Amino acid sequence: MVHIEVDHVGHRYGQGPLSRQVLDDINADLVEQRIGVVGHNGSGKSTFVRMLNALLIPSQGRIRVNGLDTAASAAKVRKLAGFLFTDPDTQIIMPTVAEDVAFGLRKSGLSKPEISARVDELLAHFGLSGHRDHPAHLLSGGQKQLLALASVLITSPQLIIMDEPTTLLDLRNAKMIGRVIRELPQTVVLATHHLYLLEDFDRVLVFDSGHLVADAAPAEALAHYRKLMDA
Ligand SMILES: Nc1ncnc2c1ncn2[C@@H]1O[C@H](COP(=O)(O)OP(=O)(O)OP(=O)(O)O)[C@@H](O)[C@H]1O
Repeated sequence: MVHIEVDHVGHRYGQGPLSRQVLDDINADLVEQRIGVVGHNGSGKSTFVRMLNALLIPSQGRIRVNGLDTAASAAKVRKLAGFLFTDPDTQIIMPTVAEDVAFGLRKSGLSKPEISARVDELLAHFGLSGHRDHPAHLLSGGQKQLLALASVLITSPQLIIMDEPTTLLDLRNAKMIGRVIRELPQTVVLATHHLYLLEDFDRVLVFDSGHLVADAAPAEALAHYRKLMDA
């Protein structure tokens, strides 16, 4: 189980007169397996989730993941927390599908056959075995997102943070990624505008203009969010 402590966290982008406070006094103690993050465009979701694996260090307050302060122990936090971006093209870095999945294990000390076996296992799990030696850029949008997820999972992170991973996908692929997310044994933090993905989550955080305005089970939190959007 992963424990995320969010303690009086705020964030300001930039300095001087053009700087902007985009998150303000966020507090949460997160131990659930599936945590959703919703909010209007620009409400601070991406800023918040990027802080959970130390991609971004809060300018106020602190975040601890399993007791590790993201500011003081960024490298250790990134080892235990994988991050899936909205656009898989920004995440796919190697020419072929298998090479891309293997990339995360290049410094693992595992032998080539061991890495290859692990890659094959993940590709089979995500239905990508037939594309093993194909150029990664030729995959469909949904397949690319699955590849990006496989490339994150290869290092067995305990926590997977996803920033709108279904936004660029059609409904079929978005639902498929939703199914895959549901089956992940890891702790998942998912920021999304696709609210149906969160219906069976354990907890949902609602952001509004940089404030955490609701923090509850999905039915209550999503009802709060829908009301905000109607106002
Ligand atoms: N690097 C940056 N420099 C300056 N301002 C930024 C930067 N990144 C984000 N912002 C601003 O911070 C605010 C929050 O942005 P953020 O991306 O966290 O929101 P979001 O809820 O994820 O939005 P969306 O749903 O549109 O992805 C926005 O006003 C945005 O313009």
